[in-house]
Amino acid sequence: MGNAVLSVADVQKNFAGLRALSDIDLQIEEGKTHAIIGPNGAGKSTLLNVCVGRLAPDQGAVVFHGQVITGKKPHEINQLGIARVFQTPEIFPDLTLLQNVMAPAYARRDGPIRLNLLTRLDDDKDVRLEAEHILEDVGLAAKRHDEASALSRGDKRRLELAMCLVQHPKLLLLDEPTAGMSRLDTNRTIDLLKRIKERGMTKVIIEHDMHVVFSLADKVSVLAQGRIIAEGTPDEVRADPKVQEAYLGGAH
Ligand SMILES: Nc1ncnc2c1ncn2[C@@H]1O[C@H](COP(=O)(O)OP(=O)(O)OP(=O)(O)O)[C@@H](O)[C@H]1O
Repeated sequence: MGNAVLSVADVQKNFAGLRALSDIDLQIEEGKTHAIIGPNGAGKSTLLNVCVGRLAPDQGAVVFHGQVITGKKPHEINQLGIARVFQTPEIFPDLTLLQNVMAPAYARRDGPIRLNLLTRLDDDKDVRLEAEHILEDVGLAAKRHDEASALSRGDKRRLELAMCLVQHPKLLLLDEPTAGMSRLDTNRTIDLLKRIKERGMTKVIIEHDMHVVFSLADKVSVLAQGRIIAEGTPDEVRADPKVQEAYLGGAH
């Protein structure tokens, strides 16, 4: 099995008669970047939602570092060390970028965030320095005193990534991290994700952009109609006729 950080075992999920996930078995190995690809409606987001506790599977289990997390609440799973970057960024629009990144750092240290305390804690030096460092990392240092609502879509996604990184997650789940970004921003994000990988962080990426998948992934699982139809290195998956038929051929 290798060193699985996260295992998905025999997961099934139905939505009112529609089988969104069937017989899903997945091993996410320590330190690796694992991409999940597949055509629209294949079940990728559903799978991610099952992993983070937003959806309960009808069958099967998700195990994180040897602990069954199926049935736990999203914030409990987050506290165990799984952070997720959403397709639509979940940020605090009225706060500055710095405050946005400091909030989850406080949450990690002190428990649930109390927003009304945030401005008073603004000058906690260690947290502030770390937040500044991470904003630098994602290329947003110059905008740290701007309100988050003023950011472009690409910058909002980078801010949300910073908010995840400050939690030092054991596993980072990224739902289409480059969706809606220009080619330049996409390449910057690829570089950033490569740097994170060098630090040993385990990542799962859902991605439509094959350039991103082939630049980053160690392993690729291909979902089609709720089932994993192929798995392997990017080259293996690319050469698989089943994949070409179900995904590459159909979608592009
Ligand atoms: N809450 C829901 N209620 C009913 N059906 C749902 C729900 N969420 C997803 N589905 C259906 O489940 C299937 C899988 O959807 P899902 O969003 O997981 O696919 P996806 O691979 O992430 O697609 P995309 O690439 O378009 O984001 C689709 O047929 C979708 O319509």
